[in-house]
Amino acid sequence: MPLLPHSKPRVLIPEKVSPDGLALLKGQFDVDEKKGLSPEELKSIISDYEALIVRSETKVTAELLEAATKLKVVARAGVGVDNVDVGSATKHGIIVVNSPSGNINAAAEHTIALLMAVARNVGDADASIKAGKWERGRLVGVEAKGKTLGIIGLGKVGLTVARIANGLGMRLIAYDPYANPNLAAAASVTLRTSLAEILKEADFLTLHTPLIASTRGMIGKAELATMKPTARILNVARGGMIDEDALLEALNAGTIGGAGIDVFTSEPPQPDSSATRLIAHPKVVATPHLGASTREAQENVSIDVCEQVVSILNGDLPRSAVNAPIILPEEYRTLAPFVALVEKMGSLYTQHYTSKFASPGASTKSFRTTFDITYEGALASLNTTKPLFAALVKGLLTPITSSDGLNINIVNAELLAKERGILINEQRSRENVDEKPYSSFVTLRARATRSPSHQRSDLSRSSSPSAARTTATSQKPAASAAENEDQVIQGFVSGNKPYISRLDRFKGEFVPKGTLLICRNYDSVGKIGFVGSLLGKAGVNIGSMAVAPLHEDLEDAAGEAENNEALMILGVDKPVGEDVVKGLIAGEGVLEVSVINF
Ligand SMILES: NC(=O)C1=CN([C@@H]2O[C@H](COP(=O)(O)OP(=O)(O)OC[C@H]3O[C@@H](n4cnc5c(N)ncnc54)[C@H](O)[C@@H]3O)[C@@H](O)[C@H]2O)C=CC1
Ligand SMILES: O=C(O)C(=O)COP(=O)(O)O
Repeated sequence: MPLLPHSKPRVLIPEKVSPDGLALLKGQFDVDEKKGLSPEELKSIISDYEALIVRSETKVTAELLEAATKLKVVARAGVGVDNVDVGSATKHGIIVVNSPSGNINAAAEHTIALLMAVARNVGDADASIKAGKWERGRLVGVEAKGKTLGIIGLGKVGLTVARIANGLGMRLIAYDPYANPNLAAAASVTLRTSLAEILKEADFLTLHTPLIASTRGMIGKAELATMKPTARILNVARGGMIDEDALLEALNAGTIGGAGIDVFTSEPPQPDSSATRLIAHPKVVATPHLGASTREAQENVSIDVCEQVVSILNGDLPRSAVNAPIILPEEYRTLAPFVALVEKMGSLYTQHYTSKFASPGASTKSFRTTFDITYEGALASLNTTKPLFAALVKGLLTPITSSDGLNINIVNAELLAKERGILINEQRSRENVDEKPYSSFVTLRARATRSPSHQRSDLSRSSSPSAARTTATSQKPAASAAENEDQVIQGFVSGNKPYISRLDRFKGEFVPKGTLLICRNYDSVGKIGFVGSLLGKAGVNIGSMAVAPLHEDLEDAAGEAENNEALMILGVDKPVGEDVVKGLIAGEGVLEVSVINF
């Protein structure tokens, strides 16, 4: 049967992910659950997909991402992203999201389960009784109460383990150079400044750091040698942090008392490896990476990442991007409409200043590369403006680059701006905007420069030719006063809708939506009729119209002729051809026209 073409974005799920979240995807997207794919099979189909949802088994390598030409998001239905090449994803503009807290409780409870199992020889006793033995004398354990639990990594799982262990009456010490001391104190944990102190004091040692360069192999032969011979070690974090050979040796030599292990250097462990010998060891309680495997945790992580996949594929911001700062939910609500505004301001800037047609002799302005963006009012107190920065880069570059080749987002915006020689200074101003019908507004200012040839060389670095760029480069540089003026666009959001309130020297409100025809003309009788009749003849309907006179602050500075200028902003129902635009500027009084598509 021939395959039907896919009109909906496609999501690939090569692992077992709970159906609770997948239900959010089905309907909106084509969801393919394909378990058991080999790395080669995965690579051969990945270019068909916009989203990939994985757990810990799928290795999302640089090679796979290279082949993933349409991929927008890798969603990790869990915490650890050590199976994802995040650096490579960033380079490709692919957002990596995870579920930072959906399975924390499950992992912490599993740690405690292993702690108790190791303390009371549950694994060994279970095997013994199943073999028909009754070994009460050999299987005497120890209590957790009163023992010292050494925690390496006092993050979300580490703190949850600490709170439960506190209830068991354990003494809690931790090593985590980046831990929050207030959270540690509130969980009755004493922070130590070195790993060595923890190793020396711990009756039970538990690891809860990510697997990164500084934690790989952090517990090796030398470290084990400093621990009490009765100490028991727990690892529900990642294989690779404990040297499996060294641990096996220490258990055999009786210099370590026991171990509870959920994670291994290679999963599943290679036959005949140290990991398989550890698993078989009577002093070890082992589980096959079950830390997150509870119904509740799987439901949580599935819903968490699927919601983020929906957001990203619909062009919204994710909640927990790994390769970008996390945005707090309340900030997210504030930011979302401004993200739309700022992107439109960037896009308006580029289109207005590069696709302009001017009457002979009229001064024109070209694209610049140094911008100041000022967030005023409530926006000034945001923790992060990164999404706004990314939206600006996206708005500025999308009209002058091939849209399918460039995926600009919060992950790669800074890098892409730098590559194109664009410098953006973000500023905040707490100026009182109480008297205005909105609480925040944004000003984009392209700094004046006397070096137009330099700007054009930056523009020509964009990756594909486009109509806008051709127009800009074909215009003669106008060494006029215009080059010495800042180019300004201002906007605000009202009722979640973006508005532009100033464009260049002109002040007037309009909605940046659809196709706009922006005419700079002498503010004299008959202009509207002239433009309207020309458009009518070309079969173009005008849906909206706004007039923006010269900004009052600039009236004094303007010459008499300029004082008489205004902008006419027309919302039209179809693209306006170059012949129509040329007809407009050939007529009297229309000095400049730009066609903007949002
Ligand atoms: N076995 C399983 O199924 C599960 C395993 N995990 C793993 O548990 C680990 C911890 O997860 P979370 O608590 O959510 O992470 P987290 O990011 O909240 O906490 C990690 C902590 O480690 C600390 N840290 C980083 N480098 C360190 C170093 N060199 N020395 C000491 N501390 C260091 C950090 O400051 C941070 O406080 C991760 O590896 C994660 O993948 C998480 C969930 C389930
Ligand atoms: O969330 C984590 O870091 C985990 O280790 C859980 O892994 P899993 O999703 O069960 O393959």
